Amino acid sequence: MAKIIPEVSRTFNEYLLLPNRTRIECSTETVDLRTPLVRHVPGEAPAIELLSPFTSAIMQAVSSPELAIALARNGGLSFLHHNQPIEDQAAAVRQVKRFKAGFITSDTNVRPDDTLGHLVEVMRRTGHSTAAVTEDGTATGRLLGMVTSRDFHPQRHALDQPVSSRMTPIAELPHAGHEVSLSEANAQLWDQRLDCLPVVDEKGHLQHLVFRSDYTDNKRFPHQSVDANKRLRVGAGINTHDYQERIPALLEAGADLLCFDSSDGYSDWQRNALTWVKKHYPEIPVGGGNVVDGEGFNFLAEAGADFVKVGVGGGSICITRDQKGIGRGQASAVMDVAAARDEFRERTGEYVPICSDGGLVHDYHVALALAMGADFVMMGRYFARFDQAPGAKLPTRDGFVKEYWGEGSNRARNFQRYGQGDRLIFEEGVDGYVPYAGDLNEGLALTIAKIKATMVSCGSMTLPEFQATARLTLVSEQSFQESHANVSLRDTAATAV
Ligand SMILES: NC(=O)C1=CN([C@@H]2O[C@H](COP(=O)(O)OP(=O)(O)OC[C@H]3O[C@@H](n4cnc5c(N)ncnc54)[C@H](O)[C@@H]3O)[C@@H](O)[C@H]2O)C=CC1
Ligand SMILES: O=c1[nH]c(=O)c2[nH+]cn([C@@H]3O[C@H](COP(=O)(O)O)[C@@H](O)[C@H]3O)c2[nH]1
Ligand SMILES: [K+]
Repeated sequence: MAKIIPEVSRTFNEYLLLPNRTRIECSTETVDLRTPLVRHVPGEAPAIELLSPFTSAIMQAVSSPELAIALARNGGLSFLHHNQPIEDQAAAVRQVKRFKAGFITSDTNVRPDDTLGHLVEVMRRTGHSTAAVTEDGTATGRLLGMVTSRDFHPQRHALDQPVSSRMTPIAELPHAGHEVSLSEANAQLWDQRLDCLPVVDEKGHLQHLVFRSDYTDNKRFPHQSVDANKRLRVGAGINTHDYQERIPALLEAGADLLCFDSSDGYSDWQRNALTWVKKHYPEIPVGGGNVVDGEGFNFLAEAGADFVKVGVGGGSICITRDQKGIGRGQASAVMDVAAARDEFRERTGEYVPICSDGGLVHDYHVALALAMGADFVMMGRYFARFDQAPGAKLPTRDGFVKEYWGEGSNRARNFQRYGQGDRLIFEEGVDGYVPYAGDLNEGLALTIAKIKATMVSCGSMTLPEFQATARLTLVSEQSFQESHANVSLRDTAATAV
């Protein structure tokens, strides 16, 4: 007969934190959210740590280069998704590694022989009014000039004229070489009263644009995740199918670390792949997962995983539990795996961080996951809501939504993984919408403020202290009701009258 685990499988909603004594010196200004990302010897500095314990899900609707840049600037890290051709994923890695604050990759580009009508269309699509004119019409082609919406008027100038007739040609255009620093670029912008300064390489190919307004931007981000060369850090998702071809290209592009992405990491496929990575690239950290218990954790930690991801079936787009009956309440899974991690540390002298992946619905769920032992969290739905996520933003009667779909859905087109032709026999994820939440920088700052406030109530200034001293209580159905507002809200009441 099958073995039945005596403990009930529990989720985050079933728990609350009890306040601990808060000392005067423990405040939201002094709370430190630093956390290890990879395997290390306790007491020694891990090769990579995060200043904010957030990673974005390895999903097409979530981890694009734009989102990775924004998240790394806020102290977290993205794992760029791998459900794209190897060269596209490598290009995405390069885009993040080449990011320089204030140096923008031009997204509004035309060729000199394109018509003004085409330019109007490109500007409408990108929403930008400054366009680079390059030989091949790409963001890195040889720069021939610049054209802005001030250079022509759709009613005054025939729209079938070529762009070259209205552009400022390169010979008359102030521009800078690629070695220019941000402060030098800004000095030039102000001295010459420019709005935009193009930066070109030694062959005259466009590299970046610098705009005046971006100068102060960098000062907003004191906790960026950067490597030894001050470039933003970025991770890359990999799978157990094409890793031998994919990994070399990702590392060549500059990926800082890798993570196997699977609904079920407790498999010989993943153990063999981890062994291969550790043999060929021993210096590159690589995570494994997903697992939901100590047995799965030990299997991956012993195979060489540098961190282990926890969570099966709890994600907001997940239907794995409905479809296959596989999974575990996320709170129970995290606590079980955290206990195994601590036992592994006692046994081997090595600390293998764990990540709580999926099912975090409220900001306080992040605090709960951390209190329960997660070193960091991974979120999909949360990040998919922001401007920087790749899903389209669509208007509805009740405000804007963003598209969000699971990697196990038909839309994700992961067919090669299952040998199922061009359609899945059954889906393990849904394709839907999430409420739009604006700019990541503002949204994440709010979440961080709440988590710090929770930690202050629990009297903890660091995450290890929080994990060691947090006290959790299970909530009954009745006390869960009590946790929410029990009056008619002013807004709703007013409209009801
Ligand atoms: N965390 C979660 O609860 C869930 C996550 N997902 C997401 O959906 C996506 C797909 O996940 P999976 O279906 O687990 O993909 P997967 O690629 O890990 O596994 C797909 C199938 O391929 C098999 N397989 C793996 N490596 C192989 C190889 N080298 N040769 C032949 N067969 C091999 C596996 O045993 C499995 O049957 C991922 O992005 C995952 O994160 C999907 C469902 C649940
Ligand atoms: O059952 C599933 N079907 C899917 O199609 C799917 N796609 C992603 N994932 C997993 O969900 C995590 C993100 O969860 P959240 O949106 O709740 O943050 C992710 O990080 C994944 O672990 C899936 N699970
Ligand atoms: K398995």
